[in-house]
Amino acid sequence: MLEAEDLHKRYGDTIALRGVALRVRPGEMFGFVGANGAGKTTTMRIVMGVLGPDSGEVRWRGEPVTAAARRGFGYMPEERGLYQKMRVAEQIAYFGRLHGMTAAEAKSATGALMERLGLTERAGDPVEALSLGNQQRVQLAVALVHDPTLLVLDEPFSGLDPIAVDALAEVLAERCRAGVPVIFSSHQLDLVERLCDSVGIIAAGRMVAAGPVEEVRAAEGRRSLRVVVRDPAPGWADGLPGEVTADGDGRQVLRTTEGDDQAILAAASRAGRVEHFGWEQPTLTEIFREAVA
Ligand SMILES: Nc1ncnc2c1ncn2[C@@H]1O[C@H](COP(=O)(O)OP(=O)(O)OP(=O)(O)O)[C@@H](O)[C@H]1O
Repeated sequence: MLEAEDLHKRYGDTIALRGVALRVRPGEMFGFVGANGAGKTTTMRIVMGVLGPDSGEVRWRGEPVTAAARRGFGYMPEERGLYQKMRVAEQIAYFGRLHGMTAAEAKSATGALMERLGLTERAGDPVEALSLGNQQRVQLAVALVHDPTLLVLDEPFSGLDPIAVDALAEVLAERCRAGVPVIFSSHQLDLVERLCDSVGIIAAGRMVAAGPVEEVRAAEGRRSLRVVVRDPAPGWADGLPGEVTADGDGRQVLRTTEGDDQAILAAASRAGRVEHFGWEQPTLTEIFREAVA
């Protein structure tokens, strides 16, 4: 298990972290979300030992993190660090060697990862000849090559096409199933909601919500009723509570946190074909908007 307690960090006059705590269990995928400048990168750098906290502590398997433990971690930093002139396969294997793999182990792990991440055809190309998305795949391979005990990834999904997103999600899920804790930051909240077991929302250097995704959504205690009506008569929702939006495809969506749901259903049925009707937990996006507002 990875734990961080009460992390504080300032850069000159800027207070980046004001007591951040997080806990990621073996086999748990943790999505780290927050507005630009909220403190995600700073927290991940501290976990990786790239940066020291002013106060607070990071523990791995119950102990302060040692250099040897860190060598087992896999990290994808925000400032992507690849050797532009080095060939793809050589580069991935090189990082495997840095993490203590033998040449044969590094070569075999490199081949398998290139296959998984769709890089095999580019194995002999220098990194600089690759598109940004493909460079990103190489960066991921570099973080994964030594079969890390913990994965810390700073916005690993940004800039990837949907096929690469799926390939990466599958690789991360597989690592999780093998018992590895995985932390990644992302601004793609739908992706976090889909992939993660737990989530931490950070705002201005403080963790404002953290825990299993379903608990974070339920903790809001703020369900809303969502009603989708196809081709309703104009003005059908006059007098009903909530807001109505059109989806541009003939559907109108009413969302409300109050009112008599049966009366609303009756009005919607009179107006058109009701395609959806139900009380729902707020989405992560809604919680996030409120938390950082
Ligand atoms: N090296 C630095 N020197 C000075 N201030 C810094 C430095 N690194 C980060 N900061 C400041 O610390 C705060 C937290 O930044 P951090 O990069 O951790 O946020 P973030 O959540 O990762 O943001 P983003 O989503 O934009 O990557 C910001 O106010 C940022 O400007």
